[in-house]
Amino acid sequence: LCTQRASRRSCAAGRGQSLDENLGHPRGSKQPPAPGTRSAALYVHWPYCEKRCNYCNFNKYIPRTLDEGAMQKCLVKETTTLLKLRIPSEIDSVFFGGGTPSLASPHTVASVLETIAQTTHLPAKAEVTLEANPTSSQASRLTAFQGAGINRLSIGIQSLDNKELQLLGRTHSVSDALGTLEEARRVYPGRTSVDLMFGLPAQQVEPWLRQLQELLSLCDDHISLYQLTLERGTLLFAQVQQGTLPSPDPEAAAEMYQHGREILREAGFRQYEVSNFARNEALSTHNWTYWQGGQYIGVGPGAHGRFVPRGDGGSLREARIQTLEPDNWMKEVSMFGHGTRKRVSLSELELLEEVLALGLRTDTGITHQHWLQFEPQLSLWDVFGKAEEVRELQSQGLLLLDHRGLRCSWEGLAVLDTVLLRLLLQLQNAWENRPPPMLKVTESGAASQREDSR
Ligand SMILES: C[S@@+](CC[C@H](N)C(=O)[O-])C[C@H]1O[C@@H](n2cnc3c(N)ncnc32)[C@H](O)[C@@H]1O
Ligand SMILES: C[S@@+](CC[C@H](N)C(=O)[O-])C[C@H]1O[C@@H](n2cnc3c(N)ncnc32)[C@H](O)[C@@H]1O
Ligand code: SF4
Repeated sequence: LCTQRASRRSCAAGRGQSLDENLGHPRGSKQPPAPGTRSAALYVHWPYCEKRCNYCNFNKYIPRTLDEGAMQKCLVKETTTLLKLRIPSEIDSVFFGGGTPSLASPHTVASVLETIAQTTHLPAKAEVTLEANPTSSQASRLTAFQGAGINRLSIGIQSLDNKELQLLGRTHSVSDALGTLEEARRVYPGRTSVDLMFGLPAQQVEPWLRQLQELLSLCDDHISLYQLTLERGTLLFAQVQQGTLPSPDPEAAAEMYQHGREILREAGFRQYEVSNFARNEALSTHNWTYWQGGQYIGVGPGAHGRFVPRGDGGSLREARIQTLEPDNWMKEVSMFGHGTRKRVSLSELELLEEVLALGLRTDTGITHQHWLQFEPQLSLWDVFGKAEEVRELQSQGLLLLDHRGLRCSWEGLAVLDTVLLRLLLQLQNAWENRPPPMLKVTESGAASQREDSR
């Protein structure tokens, strides 16, 4: 599971291709949907970009030609197929990610949202996010996306330094970024998020902190801070390998993260997850569902999903990945109605490991009530209450286990990976030594061990 430094970005869902990779990825003071209810989140992947950024290994393609009509039809078709498999009572959030979904036409976005609304219930209050890359001519498009049903915008600003934007291979300038942010705040007030990267080669702490301060004076109520991960196969990785660029300094990155989160805290932002900060309760519900181990459906090339497919009559949660390459995915969707490439049923322990690894990324951690929805017979006290490791982490001020549940302290969140490694071992240990499960006789007379909280 999660082996990266805590400050690294938490959206691993779309980057890697392994089902084992840690998913990481919440709005409103209202409690987000509890897993085990029949609602779900839905992610839609738009796989195309204008240009490849020098650091990015997400599932994205630079098309020579693009038949958007065919892509739209396939997105609609797969949405229908997968929704019929899961039949959630409602979809409480939708996230259009990528790639660069702001390159899609508002009509495509609208048709997917209409399909969801026709197949199941899409409440008017549902969070519907679109990721947007800054451009110089965004104004009318942002309004058109709102007309299509988008009510939250996440802008990939990445840096407020033109030299750094160049190093990253971004197509936008600082003035494009600021113009897009200003326009987005006009169209999506209180619901505009910005991504800022740190830990770049040769980046210095003080100038980056000044960028963050500048962004703070201009931004809305949500900021994501992502530490650069040097990904094999990217231009930046090669440049660092060849010595044409210096290796990012991990100490400087740790300092940026630590000072950055302090600055944000002083400005009234709640760090609700390792990389995510919100004020005025503008947490993203969609990402919160990921971190709470909720069910979500993934539509589009390379999209990930985690849900119990009721159509199969089973009760196990499946991890699913759709075919990565867009043309192949489209062929499969045309033939079979969906492009699911891989389905793996999660064992009970694997699901608990995910609940632990993802839940601890958040400031509220894992409450007792939440844990019991997944594992009624082995409480957090049973697993961690007597563990020497946990006592040690508590005495170091990194972890808390109390009447509320299990969570990292402010200091612990910054070193989550070290904490997590030890807790995962403890969970595995407790699982192997658990008492035999009590069987429950269902109405039909069959013995089962759990309700569908998975
Ligand atoms: C890096 S996060 C950025 C979130 C943003 N900071 C916000 O607050 O909304 C979003 C990215 O994660 C990836 N992603 C999220 N959920 C996914 C899923 N279910 N399947 C595949 N990729 C996913 C996509 O590449 C998407 O562009
Ligand atoms: C996959 S992108 C999709 C949205 C949009 N195309 C953009 O670039 O903002 C989502 C976020 O992941 C970040 N990201 C991609 N590769 C990364 C890396 N190697 N290290 C850190 N963040 C990365 C992007 O910078 C962006 O903020
Ligand atoms: S625009 Fe976003 S998804 Fe596309 S290559 Fe750049 S970082 Fe990756």
